[in-house]
Amino acid sequence: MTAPLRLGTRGSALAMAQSGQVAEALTAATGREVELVEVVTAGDRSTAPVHRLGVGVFVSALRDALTARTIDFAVHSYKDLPTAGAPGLHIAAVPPRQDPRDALVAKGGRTLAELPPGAVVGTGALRRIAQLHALGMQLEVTPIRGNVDTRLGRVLGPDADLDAVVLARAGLARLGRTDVITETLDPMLMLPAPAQGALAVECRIDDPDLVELLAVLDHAPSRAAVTAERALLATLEAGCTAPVAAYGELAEGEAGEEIYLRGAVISPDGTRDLRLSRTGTPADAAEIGKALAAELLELGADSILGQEGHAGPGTQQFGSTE
Ligand SMILES: NCc1[nH]cc(CCC(=O)O)c1CC(=O)O
Repeated sequence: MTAPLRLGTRGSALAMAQSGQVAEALTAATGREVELVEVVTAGDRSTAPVHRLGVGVFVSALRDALTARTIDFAVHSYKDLPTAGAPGLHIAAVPPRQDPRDALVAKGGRTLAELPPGAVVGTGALRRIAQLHALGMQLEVTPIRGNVDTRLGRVLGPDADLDAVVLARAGLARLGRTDVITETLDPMLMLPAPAQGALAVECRIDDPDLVELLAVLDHAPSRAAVTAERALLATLEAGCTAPVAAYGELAEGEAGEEIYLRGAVISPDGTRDLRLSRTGTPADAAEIGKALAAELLELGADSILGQEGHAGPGTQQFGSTE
């Protein structure tokens, strides 16, 4: 009898849900049993702003466990992965991506357009803060952190103190909580984070049998989209806490399958808002992302990214929770 594969996971409801879903898919496809092994990360232990903890706080303990061979593979929210790869480790699969858009959960069933001037909206991500300010609606954006239930409680709970929160639709979908969404935000208004809604299934390179086994979970279109978005992020030399958004969509074009990549760099106060797009073939996904980043840099994206910590009036200084 073969021993069950050990899948390392954070203990949050979201991490457990997505790890459980990957475990089930793997067992269904291969017949191999999977056992969940909980790993506590620095990001779970601390309530400090994520930018103080550093990039990859939710990831490094899982990667350490992989390297130490106490687990066989790990499932990460792809958008939380630093753009630099980890030595000896390999992303063996990108499963079919969830809807990457952001979602609004507002009191009284309101949509974004229905929020009055001065409405208090909670989100910790600079990318979301910047795009909310860019709408020019006089929204008051306030930092929040914590798991999905904590964030929802700030709007829906008995002690609700916010008019709305913005969070990833994918997270709510994985927890079966899309019922609370009052608007799924159009990417024209709120371009998602690079790789939002996608998972990364990671294992050791020196485990070739597992690399091959996990490949059944890979979804080529999702991988292409994420590759383009992450190449843009890496070329901007921005991390997962920067005010950078990217969204690659695959569609059937005149010359076959095409990827349409949109990218944005927005100052935290919303006054500078660079948005561009580019089209190409999925095989060139990384090049499309790099080229789009180069165009954004030519327009001054680096000066926006450089002033990230010096947010303008109406914007508190804190890190993102992308
Ligand atoms: N660290 C935040 C984070 N990382 C992954 C998700 C869930 C969505 C996804 O998989 O992209 C979330 C929550 C959120 O942004 O609201």
